[in-house]
Amino acid sequence: MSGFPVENIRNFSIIAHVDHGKSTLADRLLELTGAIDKTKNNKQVLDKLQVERERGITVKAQTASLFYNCEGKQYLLNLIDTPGHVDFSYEVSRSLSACQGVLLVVDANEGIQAQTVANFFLAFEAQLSVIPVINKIDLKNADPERVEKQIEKVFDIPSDECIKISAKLGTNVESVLQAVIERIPPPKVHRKNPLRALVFDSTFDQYRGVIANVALFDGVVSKGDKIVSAHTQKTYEVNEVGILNPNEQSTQKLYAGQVGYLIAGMKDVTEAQIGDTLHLHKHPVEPLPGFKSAKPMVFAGMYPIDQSEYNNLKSAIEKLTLNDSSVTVHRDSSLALGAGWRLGFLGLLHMEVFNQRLEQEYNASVILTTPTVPYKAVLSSAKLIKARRAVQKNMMFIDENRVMLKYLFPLNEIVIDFYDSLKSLSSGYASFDYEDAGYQTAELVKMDILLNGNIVEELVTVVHKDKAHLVGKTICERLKDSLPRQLFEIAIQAAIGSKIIARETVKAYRKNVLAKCYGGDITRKMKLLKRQAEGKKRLRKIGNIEVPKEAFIKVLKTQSDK
Ligand SMILES: Nc1nc2c(ncn2[C@@H]2O[C@H](COP(=O)(O)OP(=O)(O)OP(=O)(O)O)[C@@H](O)[C@H]2O)c(=O)[nH]1
Repeated sequence: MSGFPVENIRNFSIIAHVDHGKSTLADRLLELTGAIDKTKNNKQVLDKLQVERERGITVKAQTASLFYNCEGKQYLLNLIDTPGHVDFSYEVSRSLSACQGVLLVVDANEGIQAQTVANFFLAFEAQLSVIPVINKIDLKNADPERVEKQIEKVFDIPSDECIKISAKLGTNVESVLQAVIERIPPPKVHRKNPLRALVFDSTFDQYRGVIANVALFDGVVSKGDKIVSAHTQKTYEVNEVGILNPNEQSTQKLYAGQVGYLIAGMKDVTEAQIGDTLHLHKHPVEPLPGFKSAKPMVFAGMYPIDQSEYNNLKSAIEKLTLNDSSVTVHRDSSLALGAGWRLGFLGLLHMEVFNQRLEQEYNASVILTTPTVPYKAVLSSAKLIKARRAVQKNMMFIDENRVMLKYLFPLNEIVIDFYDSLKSLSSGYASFDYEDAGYQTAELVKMDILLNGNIVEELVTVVHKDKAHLVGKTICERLKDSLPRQLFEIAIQAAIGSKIIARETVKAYRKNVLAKCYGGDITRKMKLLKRQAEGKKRLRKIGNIEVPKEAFIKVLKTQSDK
């Protein structure tokens, strides 16, 4: 690694609105630089998580070190692929701290979208060089000239700086690498100073402990060095250092300006937290500023389905939050659900992805309670907006077809399904992003949901006074649809204090699992009864009413439909 002087290193990130082609461009860059073989099967190579492959979106930033020869000089290009969805912008801002420049990818058909603007400003504020890349020029409806004009107007970047490519076909991708070398400056670092390494990402490996992704701002780190975590003040010996190419490749040493991974026998997830600074034992240094902690926007309670799983779930949450440090965790307990946690997420997709990762990567199954928000604000468009108590702040025409609207919103009006409604009202053309605008006073009430007079803790919500009736009615209807009939009648009620504002009734019924089982085979009957008993474990008793987990989920997901 010493063969790469600082002036031959470029650290850059790819940022874009969701689906504009970051991961596809990353695949082509990996191929061009020989990091992966050129085959038709390279699809989003850096999206390694199962949840990313299933959903086709990036949720986790990934690093790859690429070697590239240009005019006789060998360059080391460290590429960080970042997520596009608004819920994961914390990943983007962290990744940018290890970079000097970005490729801002814009779809040649869709043009500038909300997340393009938000990500541009993250890069701009971090004073990074921005290379605009107009992607998907192969599409029939592509209009790169229009997008160039948008970029000039909104970001003040001359249109001749835009590079037009098709990441899918590989058209003109080589000139992106040329631009990275020409337009992004090498990192400003000092190799002669003592080691100062920023932990910008971290994962937990069952066998090797914590694997920290580091960016070296000063000095050198070698296998065998004694290093200290500025955060915990604990000392470790470096077992392994290396680069990600994109798989781990150990290298004995890493030098200032380089980005790679480091393993130092940290066995506990509280070690090597994201944002930590590592330095040599014999040369303490001033820690790097680290990262602003993420501001959670959506809160939900999380409980093990079975309390005996508490410790396993605790350890799974700890390991996953090491990798996703934007989730906040506080212990909590509920009369109904036992011991659990109150988790803070950056949005609903983030919450779903976290839940899915817990299930897929740690085999955990959990109950999530109604998501709530710490009342804040947002931006976007039209009729939809009035119904959601929004106040317009700003309007700017991006070109003759596109307008950027800024609104102040109560956060709880948009966290759940605003995005979907916006997409369907605009036939998919509108896009949306938000940032926190502080707390505002509002007329809110606490609404209880009761089953035969017993409050269902999980469904207690805070709603705006004017919407209480509608929300209460929806929840009652949803519950009615998803509650299995029981031997007695069930009254489902929504109440504010002692005032009932909505009611539904589930009629009595008895489910006889043996109904279709004529005649004798006792083992078959036992099997059916056993399965019924197992099913009941997934039920939660409220008063004498059994509520299946699915009923909660159904209500949680639909509560803000109104
Ligand atoms: N026609 C065409 N399609 C492309 C091109 N580049 C990407 N795509 C397609 O656009 C879709 C999204 O591409 P991705 O690379 O996953 O987009 P992304 O920006 O990484 O998306 P997130 O990671 O979810 O933010 C995929 O179906 C790609 O095959 C291109 O140059 N031309």
